Amino acid sequence: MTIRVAVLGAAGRMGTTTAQAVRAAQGLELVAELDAGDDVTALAGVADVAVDFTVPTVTEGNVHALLDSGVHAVVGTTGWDDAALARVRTHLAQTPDLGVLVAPNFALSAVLAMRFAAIAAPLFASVEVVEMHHPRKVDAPSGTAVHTARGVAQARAAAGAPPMPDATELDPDGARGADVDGVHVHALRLEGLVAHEQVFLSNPGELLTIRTDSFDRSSFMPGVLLAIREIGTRPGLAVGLDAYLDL
Ligand SMILES: NC(=O)C1=CN([C@@H]2O[C@H](COP(=O)(O)OP(=O)(O)OC[C@H]3O[C@@H](n4cnc5c(N)ncnc54)[C@H](OP(=O)(O)O)[C@@H]3O)[C@@H](O)[C@H]2O)C=CC1
Ligand SMILES: O=C(O)C1=N[C@H](C(=O)O)C[C@H](O)C1
Repeated sequence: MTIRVAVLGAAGRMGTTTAQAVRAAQGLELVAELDAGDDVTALAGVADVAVDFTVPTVTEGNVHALLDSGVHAVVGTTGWDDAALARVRTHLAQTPDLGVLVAPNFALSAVLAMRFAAIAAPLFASVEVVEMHHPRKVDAPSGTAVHTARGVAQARAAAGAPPMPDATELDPDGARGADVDGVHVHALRLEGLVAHEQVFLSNPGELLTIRTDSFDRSSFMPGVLLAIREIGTRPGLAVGLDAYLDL
């Protein structure tokens, strides 16, 4: 059966790439390309799945409108916090057949980097995350870096790992970066880059570096297409593409 797909944020960098990928994919039909100012509820009865690559300020509202319209939501837009996810979970209780996937990164290399970092985190004294992106990105730190740091913090807490050593007392300009659940995250914005992340894990005398690079937005498309194909069989809320990969 053909899956009818709508793209939100269709005029943007990811929306354009996603629309092209959907057009070229077997078993998918691109039925709508919406951007700022368009009415999401017009998708009721028109689309089975909508892919949201918009902006952090509007993505949650889009998801609620999609659920009200009977449309599954594959969300790549960043900016989601626990409270927003909880509101979506509550909404989904009224629409039990629908699925929402919020995935901070659809690239397989990034999904695996996040998983590897969580596995390694309890075994090292220090862990810090550095993300590097193109300078047109509006949010910092990246959604991927936040998700990575949370995964690291959860794994360390579950293993009873001690606090990381850090003697910093004086940092008036925030040189130590953002503190995400106790993990320091640093954001670089550099012309010519797309999306890159390094996780540094160290012990006395050793350093492990886990690195993921998206050189091109095509890197996100296999994950996006997988999510579109799977979401109809996975009702409820999932956070992170790894939930669909059975990792
Ligand atoms: N999960 C993943 O794998 C990835 C996630 N991302 C994330 O995806 C998001 C989009 O990134 P990117 O494509 O680079 O950003 P862009 O700024 O290129 O695209 C965003 C698009 O959304 C449009 N838009 C704004 N408001 C609405 C609205 N209410 N309804 C529909 N469309 C709207 C914008 O229009 P206008 O310009 O007129 O405001 C713009 O065309 C970001 O949050 C980014 O971090 C990016 C890459 C991979
Ligand atoms: O804005 C981007 O470009 C990206 N955004 C996502 C993020 O914030 O993690 C995913 C990827 O890093 C590209």
